[in-house]
Amino acid sequence: MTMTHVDSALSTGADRARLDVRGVRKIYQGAGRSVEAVRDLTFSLGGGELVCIVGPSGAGKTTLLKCVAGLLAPTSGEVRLGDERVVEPPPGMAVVFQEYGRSLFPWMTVQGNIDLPLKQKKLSKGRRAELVAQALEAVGLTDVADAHPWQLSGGMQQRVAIARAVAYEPAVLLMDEPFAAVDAQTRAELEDLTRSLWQRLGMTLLFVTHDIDEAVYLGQRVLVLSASPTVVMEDITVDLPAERDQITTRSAPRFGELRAHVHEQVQRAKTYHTTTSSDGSAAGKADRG
Ligand SMILES: Nc1ncnc2c1ncn2[C@@H]1O[C@H](COP(=O)(O)OP(=O)(O)OP(=O)(O)O)[C@@H](O)[C@H]1O
Repeated sequence: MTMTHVDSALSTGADRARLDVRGVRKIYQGAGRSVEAVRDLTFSLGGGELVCIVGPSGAGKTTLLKCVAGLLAPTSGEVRLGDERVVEPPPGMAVVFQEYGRSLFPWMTVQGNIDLPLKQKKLSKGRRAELVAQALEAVGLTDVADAHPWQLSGGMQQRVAIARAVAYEPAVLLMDEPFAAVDAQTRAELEDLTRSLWQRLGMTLLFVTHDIDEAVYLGQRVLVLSASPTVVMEDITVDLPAERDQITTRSAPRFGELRAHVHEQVQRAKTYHTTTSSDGSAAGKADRG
């Protein structure tokens, strides 16, 4: 009896964090010309899954993420979070962008920045203070709570952006090339921080990167996008152990195989062309040679 109750409570939580992208197409209309950035994207993330997206430059990764975040309306198709269609930024979602410098308010302290979305969520002062303190501790920035973002290094600023996202307790976290602008050492630290926060908090995580190693290291699955106009070319399961670390995981033979496979697919993606059939669905073929 109790078991059934617990099971159904768990499945409800996971269902609410399920993300479905169905037939998303995005055409940008400009003065006298239109650009079809995304042709036909369909994929799902189960509640609590960590999926990475890679693809050639200009494949429409940022466009896709903006559609998922409800910041951009798809031309056709839809994005669903749980049972709800996403038509504006949903309350259960948080986004971390690449440009940490621009995403934090310079006139607010570190804790002020993390607190801001919590105020909008109308949480009590006590609960907000608790969440801010927990998030700062999780990213190792308790000591700089009263500093301003411009007093911190790039890597620290990106930690603040991550703390702000996790303090919000999102059901879904979207990250768009979040570590592209930091040095290699900081990047490795932030990758591990992301995986440990994901394991601890259990949110659904969609992570866009152009770095194949990063995608394989972080993801449970890697989606490879074709060149624009974009479709999902391959959905690869990363069958590496859940406990990962920079040295052991990256030197495992299986990591090397997966990395080589994704690399090959990304190369193929550059010459993968889609043709639209009469029923509007997309079919793809890769150039030979
Ligand atoms: N606002 C816009 N108006 C018109 N075209 C756009 C706009 N934003 C993006 N595009 C075009 O849509 C395509 C996909 O762009 P997008 O930024 O989504 O790709 P991306 O995969 O994130 O690229 P990168 O890996 O280089 O960051 C590109 O051809 C781009 O020029």
